[in-house]
Amino acid sequence: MSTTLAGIRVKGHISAEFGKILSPDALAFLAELHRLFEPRRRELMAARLARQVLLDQGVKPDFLPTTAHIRHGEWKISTLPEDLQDRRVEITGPVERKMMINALNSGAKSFMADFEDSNTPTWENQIEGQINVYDAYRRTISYTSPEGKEYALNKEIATLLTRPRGWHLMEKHVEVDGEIMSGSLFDFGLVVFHNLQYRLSLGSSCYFYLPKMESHLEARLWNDVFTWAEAELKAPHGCIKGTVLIETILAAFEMDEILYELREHSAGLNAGRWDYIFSCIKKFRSNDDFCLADRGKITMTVPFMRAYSLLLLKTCHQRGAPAMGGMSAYIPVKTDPEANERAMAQVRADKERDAGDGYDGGWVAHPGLVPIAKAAWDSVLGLYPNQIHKQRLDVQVMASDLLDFQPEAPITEVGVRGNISVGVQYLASWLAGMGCVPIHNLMEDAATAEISRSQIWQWIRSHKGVLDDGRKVTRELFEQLLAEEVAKIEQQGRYSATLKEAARMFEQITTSDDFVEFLTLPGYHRLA
Ligand SMILES: CC(=O)SCCNC(=O)CCNC(=O)[C@H](O)C(C)(C)COP(=O)(O)OP(=O)(O)OC[C@H]1O[C@@H](n2cnc3c(N)ncnc32)[C@H](O)[C@@H]1OP(=O)(O)O
Ligand SMILES: O=CC(=O)O
Ligand SMILES: [Mg+2]
Repeated sequence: MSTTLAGIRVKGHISAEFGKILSPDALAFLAELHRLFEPRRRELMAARLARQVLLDQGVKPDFLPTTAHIRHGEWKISTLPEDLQDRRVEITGPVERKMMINALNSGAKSFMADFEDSNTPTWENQIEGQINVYDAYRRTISYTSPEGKEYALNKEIATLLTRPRGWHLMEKHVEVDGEIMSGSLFDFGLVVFHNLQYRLSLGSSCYFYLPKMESHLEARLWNDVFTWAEAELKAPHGCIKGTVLIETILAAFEMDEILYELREHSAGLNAGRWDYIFSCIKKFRSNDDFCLADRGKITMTVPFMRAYSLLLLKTCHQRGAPAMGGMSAYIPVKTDPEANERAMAQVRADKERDAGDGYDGGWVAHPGLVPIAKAAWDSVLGLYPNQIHKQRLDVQVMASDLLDFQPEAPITEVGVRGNISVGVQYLASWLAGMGCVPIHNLMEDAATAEISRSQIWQWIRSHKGVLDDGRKVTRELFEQLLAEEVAKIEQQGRYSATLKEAARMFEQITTSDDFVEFLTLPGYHRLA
């Protein structure tokens, strides 16, 4: 069943259960959000394209002269609510029912339920995710697995945050006045409409992660959306909080400004490393001098990543805001104890570096990693819930440090093959409705897969895209390795239903002269 109501048309099916989320009042709220904010969202998306034209012409990003007064001014974000003071371990995962229960029970202080990087935005995933969030907030969420295992919440659970889709994504199943609705406004709108008053009655609120922004004007739009929603739902101004992912190179130049725009609604910043690397490749793809080595070589300690990470930390603490670390892609390896030990050592080193630098907490991909991250922060926090008091005035980061893109080598055949294998397998999984998967013992999601496919696109086109054995990365070489890698995946019998479609899509976006802005955009057209 679908429905049309006062200008809003829902094209996705509405079962009795879905109908509770897509109630007439909720739809009216969504329609209002769309009418008020969609024109600005579109302007901001057009501004992204205009900025890309300048980048393509070689205009380098820099800190904005027009907002120097914000960077040099004395101000802080509003006081954080009690349940966001201590976020030493934050687990993340898709809005799938069993995983949400496991994450809430994991021993992490907070849990980000993800409608974005780790989630395929099928209609079912989005609405079932909303049902799961609704039930999790009310502690009524439970689940019985096909094997009969029962899942329910512990007494002590993590504080729930949700991540709506980024500003570039749409919800094609909902139209308002004949226009497709923004995925961000749809996800956010349903969460606050159903849960804000309820959370306030318990002394808490609705908390969000805000992804993939490219400027403080995009943060201003979120701030205005929060302010409007609070007024409309008769909630106190400032009760909704958002943590912004700094995961684009352009946002790295506007961290202060982003915190400032959201200062009454801010819960800090997070170093979203995977999309950040992707964004660097995407934004400088046409720059002759830009080239990055194999994906595995782009770690948090290479110059441009280190500069970004320290600038985020310094900026947050100066403004009284939490600085949240991002995610290591290493996950437990069940089948190989030695590989498992190596993976755990990687996660430990990652968390110890962030905790030692002064970060207030960090993300983990899996419940098995919670004790490792917890130990790293327990050892630096003492009796404090966070380290916001720790000022990093010693950190001096210039524009040139953020743009110091090293290392450029090596680029290897193994690296090209790895990118192809990951990209194709991830797309096959995504098209089958699973937005996060282990591949070659690493967590792969939309952000990590974006790096894989954009690296090959760029290596083919850059004069620096040369393998360590002297061969140029060319379209022909890519086609040959693609065929070989797809044959390997086929032999393993994985993703049989979607593999061909994924391989076709991977080939198209890699060989297309126009750079595809996000692989989830053509992907979304292909989703049923
Ligand atoms: C770039 C970014 O945006 S990072 C943020 C987005 N990415 C994420 O959030 C990563 C989330 N992580 C995951 O989805 C998973 O950990 C994966 C896909 C990487 C690995 O999943 P699996 O192979 O199923 O892991 P595994 O088999 O070891 O899981 C063991 C148990 O832990 C659970 N589990 C694993 N990861 C999570 C998680 N993140 N949250 C909750 N539960 C989890 C599994 O559901 C399973 O539960 P069960 O024993 O009750 O059946
Ligand atoms: O969302 C997080 C990232 O690393 O990307
Ligand atoms: Mg991301």
